[in-house]
Amino acid sequence: MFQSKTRYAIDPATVKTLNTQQLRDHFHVGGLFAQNEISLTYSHYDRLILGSAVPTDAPLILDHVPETGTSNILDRREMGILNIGDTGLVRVEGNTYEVKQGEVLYIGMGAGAVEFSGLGRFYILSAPAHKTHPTRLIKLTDAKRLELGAPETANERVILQFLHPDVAPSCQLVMGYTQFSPGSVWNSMPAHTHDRRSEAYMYFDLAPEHRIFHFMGEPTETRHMVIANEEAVISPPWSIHCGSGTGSYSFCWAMAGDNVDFTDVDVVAMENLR
Ligand SMILES: O=C[C@H](O)[C@@H](O)CC(=O)C(=O)O
Ligand SMILES: [Zn+2]
Repeated sequence: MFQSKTRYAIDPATVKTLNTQQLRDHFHVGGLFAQNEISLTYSHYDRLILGSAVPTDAPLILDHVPETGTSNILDRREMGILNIGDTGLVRVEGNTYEVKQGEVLYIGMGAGAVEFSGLGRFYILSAPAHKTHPTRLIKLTDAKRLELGAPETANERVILQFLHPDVAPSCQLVMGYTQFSPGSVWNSMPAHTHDRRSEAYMYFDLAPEHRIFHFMGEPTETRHMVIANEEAVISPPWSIHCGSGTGSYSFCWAMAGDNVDFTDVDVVAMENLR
């Protein structure tokens, strides 16, 4: 089964006026990782697509997506796929890649249909592209590690960068995931914005009874959404994006926009948050 939906971009002045459900309708992405289904959300923020593919008995094929207006989704786009399940297979351009848990497959523009099979639970990201970078499986040992935070501030974590200029070049997509030390629950605090790039977070490895309090909004107009395991949030470029869990978790982050400089962030001073 295939399903896709569109999320439009709205401005910060409108976001201030939304109630909880309206905020979720715009920025929370649930229903991911349904069995035997490819589910995509096409966001108008930097035209970032996020979604999932969970094959069961038969392979799932990702090919034409009405929202892109091209015959194949990758005609003018690139893709990053993170497997959060057991070992799965991705077949593209006649090659089959064995993608283990925690590995990322980059697929370059123009690669054509993508076939998912095996035991993978695939998280899919895609952004518009202007040239073809080689399709490549990026293993955990290839990722760049960035250790941040401290136990005293409950934010000791390692940021693993997979689609990053120093690891695997891409046109727009910058992507990886963050894992925490035991007892640390705060991501991306102190908070930041990057008005030049949009971002999406997908929270995983969270026990079913636990929740993430994800914070968004302009720094002086913050809002929160309560997020369960394997759910995602779209972060507009002008918004902070940080969160705290009632239990341990990991999250995949991905950005698209004007540059691929991970360090190009505007940190928000704590005293300016409201
Ligand atoms: O712009 C960078 C993104 O928000 C994330 O990479 C932040 C993150 O993974 C973290 O602080 O844990
Ligand atoms: Zn960010």
